[in-house]
Amino acid sequence: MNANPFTQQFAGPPLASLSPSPSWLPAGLSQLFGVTSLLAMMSSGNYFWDSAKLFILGSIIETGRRFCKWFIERFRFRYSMTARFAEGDPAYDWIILFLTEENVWRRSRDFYVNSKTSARKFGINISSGEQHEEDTTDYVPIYEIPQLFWWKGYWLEIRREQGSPQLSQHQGRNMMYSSSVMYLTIYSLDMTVLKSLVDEAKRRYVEVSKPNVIIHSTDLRNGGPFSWSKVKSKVRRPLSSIILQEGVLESLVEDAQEFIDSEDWYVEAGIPYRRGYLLYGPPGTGKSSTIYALAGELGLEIYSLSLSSDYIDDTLLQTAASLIPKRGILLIEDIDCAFPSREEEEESMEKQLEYHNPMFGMPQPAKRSAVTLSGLLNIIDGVESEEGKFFIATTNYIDRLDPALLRPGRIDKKVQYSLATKQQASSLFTRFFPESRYGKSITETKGPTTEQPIDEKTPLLSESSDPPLDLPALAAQFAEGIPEDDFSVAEIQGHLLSCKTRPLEAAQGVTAWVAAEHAERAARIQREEKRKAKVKEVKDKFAARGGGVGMPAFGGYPSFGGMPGLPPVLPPDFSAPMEATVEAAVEDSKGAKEEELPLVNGNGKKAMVNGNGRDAGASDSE
Ligand SMILES: Nc1ncnc2c1ncn2[C@@H]1O[C@H](COP(=O)(O)OP(=O)(O)OP(=O)(O)O)[C@@H](O)[C@H]1O
Repeated sequence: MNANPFTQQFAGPPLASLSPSPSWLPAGLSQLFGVTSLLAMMSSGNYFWDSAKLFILGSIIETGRRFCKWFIERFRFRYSMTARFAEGDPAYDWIILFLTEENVWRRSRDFYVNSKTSARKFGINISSGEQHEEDTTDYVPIYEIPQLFWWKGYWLEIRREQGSPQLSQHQGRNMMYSSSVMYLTIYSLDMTVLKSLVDEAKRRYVEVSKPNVIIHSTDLRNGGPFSWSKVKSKVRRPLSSIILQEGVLESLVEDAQEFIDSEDWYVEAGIPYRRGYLLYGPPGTGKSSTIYALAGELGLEIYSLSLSSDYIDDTLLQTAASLIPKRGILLIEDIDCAFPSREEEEESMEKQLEYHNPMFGMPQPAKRSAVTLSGLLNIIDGVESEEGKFFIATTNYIDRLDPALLRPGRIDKKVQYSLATKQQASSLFTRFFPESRYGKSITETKGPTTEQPIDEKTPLLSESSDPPLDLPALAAQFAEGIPEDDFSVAEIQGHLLSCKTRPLEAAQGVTAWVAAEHAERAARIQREEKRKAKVKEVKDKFAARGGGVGMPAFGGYPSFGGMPGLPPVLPPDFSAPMEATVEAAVEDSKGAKEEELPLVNGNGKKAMVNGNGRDAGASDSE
């Protein structure tokens, strides 16, 4: 049968003859003996058998490895549970803080080193393993290496996975994103271990965060699904530092506290459990400061969105709202920037119709943001807003807001902020120069004496006076110099900051400061009027040259260059809004550059100026 010499050469002896297993051995062991004899046969130096030996050894090792893996997985599956914490979820921050405090990463050899910023990070101190407030650097362990640790009688394992970069499409743009996930494996089947660990992590987080207000925001410039990925902490501001007219702040805090305490009442009455506030008034009057102080007082976290960001649309807004936990504040600052009011929309449509060229399709309503009014109303009304959440919006221009947004149920409380009264000016002065520091201590700070060494913490006043300063009188003098309802608190604060250790100078210099501010405003108004006059002049010239914009000719087309009725030969930028075209022409015609507008108010923010030279609302601005 074995006629082939090659097979004869490599066939070797018959297997049966190589199996010396005694008949009294059990079948399994006989087989083992078979394997042994096979190995013995392989050691004969034959090339084929050497290869077979390696193959079999490899197979045995691989089988063993797979078996171990299977066994570990089975063990994990049967005797452990794994919780997943996704970046962007508040629980992710809790668990990171917990791990840092537990010193789980002490064996870590890889760190991100960040200079300390207000961005929320839980770094460790390399030298002692503890967190030091005064450190200027954060050492944040790179969590990718799995770590096993012991906690309250249980073995736990933690590992983080950085998701691979993925491509996502948002508003027609391709974006890359990646986010990380933390896996916590607990070697126990007792679910309460997981719960008590998460509760403990949250409790520690709240404790650590107490002196701060936590502000969540988002940065979707890199794409990916929405998450509140940016977390900052701001030092908590005491309510007493907010200077408003009497009772305003107290009533807001009382209302918010009552809301928090009356969940059952809302449920029983079948009223959606949410509360909406609108804070409105001129810039720099304390709207944002109030919100931060309120959040700090009630221990609430802020989730802040800017609707003017081009990446926020209705869908993202909905997701953002749904990711805010109970008792969170959804804060939308300058809500008027999101979209024009219905009147503005109509006005813009009318304007476009007036200047309309059919070549460019139907006119579209003015649009400032990808968020629509109905989208926003849905968020305020929707299911997402019924979990004890606050919705707080601020605006400088309440008149620009759609009445639908302001109706009770959506906005439950409107708080008006005004320019400073004399009373507020006086209180601000007293806050800057408290009696405790600047009153009686003035004589003490003239210089060290042998009997009374200077406490290092006592501020050294640059003004010395004999007799000591009468601070209440200075506060009254200061308030007297500030015209009622003319400056924002931020503007007054700007003046006080310029002489923050010199109360006398602050009070005596107030009249000069007010005069300088008024002169500055008058100059600004003049510049603005000049600019408007130039715009008008160019507009008129443009119309006189036969631009004919706004004068539809025969056939419905505006006339250009005396060719009525024919589809016009358009100037290259006709499709641009008329105002922009004219503004560009003015810029060209200006030659010498004028100062930039829009205007900037005392606190460095953009402001509009009305006839009195004050920051003003929509009706005052153009
Ligand atoms: N009523 C106030 N009490 C105490 N500080 C104030 C008050 N108003 C303004 N400030 C101070 O002025 C600065 C700006 O205030 P804030 O940002 O709260 O004003 P705002 O009304 O929110 O302004 P905007 O409308 O421009 O956002 C802050 O430094 C704040 O401390």
